[in-house]
Amino acid sequence: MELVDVTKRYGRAAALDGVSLAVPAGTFVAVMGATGSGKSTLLHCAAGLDRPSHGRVRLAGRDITRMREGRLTRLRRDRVGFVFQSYNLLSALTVRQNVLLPSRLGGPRGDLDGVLRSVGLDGLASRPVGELSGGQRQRVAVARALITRPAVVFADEPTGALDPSTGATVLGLLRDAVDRDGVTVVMVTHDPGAAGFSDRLVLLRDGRIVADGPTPDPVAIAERLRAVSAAGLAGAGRAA
Ligand SMILES: Nc1ncnc2c1ncn2[C@@H]1O[C@H](COP(=O)(O)OP(=O)(O)OP(=O)(O)O)[C@@H](O)[C@H]1O
Repeated sequence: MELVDVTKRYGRAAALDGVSLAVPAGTFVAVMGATGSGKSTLLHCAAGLDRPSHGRVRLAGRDITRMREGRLTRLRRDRVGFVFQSYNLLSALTVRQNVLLPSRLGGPRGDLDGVLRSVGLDGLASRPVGELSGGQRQRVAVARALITRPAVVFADEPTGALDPSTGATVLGLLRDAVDRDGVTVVMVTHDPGAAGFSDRLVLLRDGRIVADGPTPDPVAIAERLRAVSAAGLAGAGRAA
């Protein structure tokens, strides 16, 4: 996954401002920053859900900058997984039906039993998702993201709705996918504990990358976040 000098403007304001970020395969990256710093915009541009105003994007080995919508949709379906805070599952359907959704839509057929076992959901395949706990639902979402053996998984606050211990289990599943299968994970989070599962920490402020390096422990992550936000506020004060 690679962004090269990506700018995304909404009207005159730049939500992303000249961001370059190359993520080698098999890396787990956490993207953090204050609210409005551009995290979701970065994720959407990197995943081909949104088009940059300027710059280039590579995803799963392909330049998607000017790729037509149909090809981009197929590339996302076949090579990319998504995990969102709100699960984005169909609650009337069973676990099996939800996990097999990408292949029902024409994507590659994966190993259902294997993926359900790997996320600890074996035995629950026939249960409607609406009857499951939040943690179980997020495991279903992770299974759905992983069943196609994607190159990249994008996760937007995947543990935002979970208690810390359930969240740690879900993050462990993403970590396993990176370590075992060489999946690349790009995760947006506000939680230093969640970011602690990553290899690399990218901090955004006002649409720019202000720090990028190996992920420290959660206490140091929280300190860096505070420093970045404080510098942003000081900058805003000077400008005013
Ligand atoms: N569709 C849009 N139209 C106009 N402005 C937008 C749109 N999406 C985002 N923005 C603006 O771009 C900036 C970055 O937003 P973005 O959602 O990427 O931030 P974020 O870091 O993900 O914030 P949060 O942590 O609150 O989710 C914000 O100033 C936001 O108001």
